[in-house]
Amino acid sequence: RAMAKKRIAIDVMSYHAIAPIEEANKLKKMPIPSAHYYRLNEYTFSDFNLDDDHTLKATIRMFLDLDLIEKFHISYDMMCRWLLSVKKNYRPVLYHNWRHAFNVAQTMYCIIKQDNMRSSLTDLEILALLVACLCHDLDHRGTNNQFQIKTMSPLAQLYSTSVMEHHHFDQCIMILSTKGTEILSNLSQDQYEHAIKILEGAILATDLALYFRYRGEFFNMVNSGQADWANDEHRELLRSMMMTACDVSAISKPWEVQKNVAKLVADEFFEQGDREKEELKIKPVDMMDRDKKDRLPEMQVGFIDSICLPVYQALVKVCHTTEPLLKGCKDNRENWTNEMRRY
Ligand SMILES: CCCOc1ccc(S(=O)(=O)N2CCN(C)CC2)cc1-c1nc(CC)cc(=O)[nH]1
Repeated sequence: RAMAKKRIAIDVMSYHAIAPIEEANKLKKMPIPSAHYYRLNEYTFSDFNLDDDHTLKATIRMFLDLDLIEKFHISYDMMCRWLLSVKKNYRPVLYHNWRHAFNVAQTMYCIIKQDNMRSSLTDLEILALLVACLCHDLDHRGTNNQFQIKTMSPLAQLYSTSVMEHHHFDQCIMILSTKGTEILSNLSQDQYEHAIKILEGAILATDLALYFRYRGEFFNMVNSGQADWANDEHRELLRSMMMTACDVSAISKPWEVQKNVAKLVADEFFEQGDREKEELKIKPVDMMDRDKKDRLPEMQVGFIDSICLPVYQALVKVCHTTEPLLKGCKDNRENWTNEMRRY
């Protein structure tokens, strides 16, 4: 009975969640430019000059160039409808929108393609990681986990920890379980179960609270040279750190790009701060308080030092070709430090 209720819930929700078949039919007829045309193999990639259709075609190009559509017998119709549905389930918030998910997926594609991670990651892991990047912030409302708890939102009543990340995973499964967008339907039962486990771990790993909890283990493993990629726990840790590295990769972009993205992040945070002042009558943390916007450069340096540099310094020891992410992050530490002197 519980399963039947869940099935009905998915059917009702998915009616609104999946993209119209006419839209999918348009996308599937479109020619797909090359990875070179989109500069998908560059860490300096930016989506700013792409319209929505191009972001969809560029994403299909990533799946094609990783041979995922072939290897997992994904029907092209389903691929197009699934992709349109994923994009449809991102809200038009200032930062945590479809473009963020698309950029995170492009960084993951770049790491896998550049480092030829195919040597250490299986095709199933590569498929799951790309799907995880595209789905990792599904239905984000532009507010963080603390805000869900403070407002006792329905999501906070559903999940006690990693509130948003559990919801993003649930949305990802809902789309994958809906008729017309079941891109994993041709996987074997074993492959499907394993892919879902990897997906859950990867999406939950984007909760920075979990990054802080597990990163020490990863750093020690990598620095002590005890990494054993035949060990499933070591592989799970590596995949989790790769998700964090991709999630924050805007911090490594060329300065003009990082400045523009930081403004989107700040404006989304400030909107939450405004709601905390008005609706909740509480004082927001500095990061979300627009009256403290002068502290932004200093906070970015703090973000780089406490979150970004550590993950890139460890990752580069495992995937040497991710060095441009470390370099771009260091360059932007300099740029934000210079910004601090302006105020
Ligand atoms: C740009 C507006 C200010 O943005 C920030 C301010 C402070 C910190 S923080 O590292 O001090 N820290 C993070 C963990 N919180 C629990 C406590 C506060 C991070 C950012 C930030 N976050 C993201 C990821 C969404 C992207 C980005 O570019 N900057």
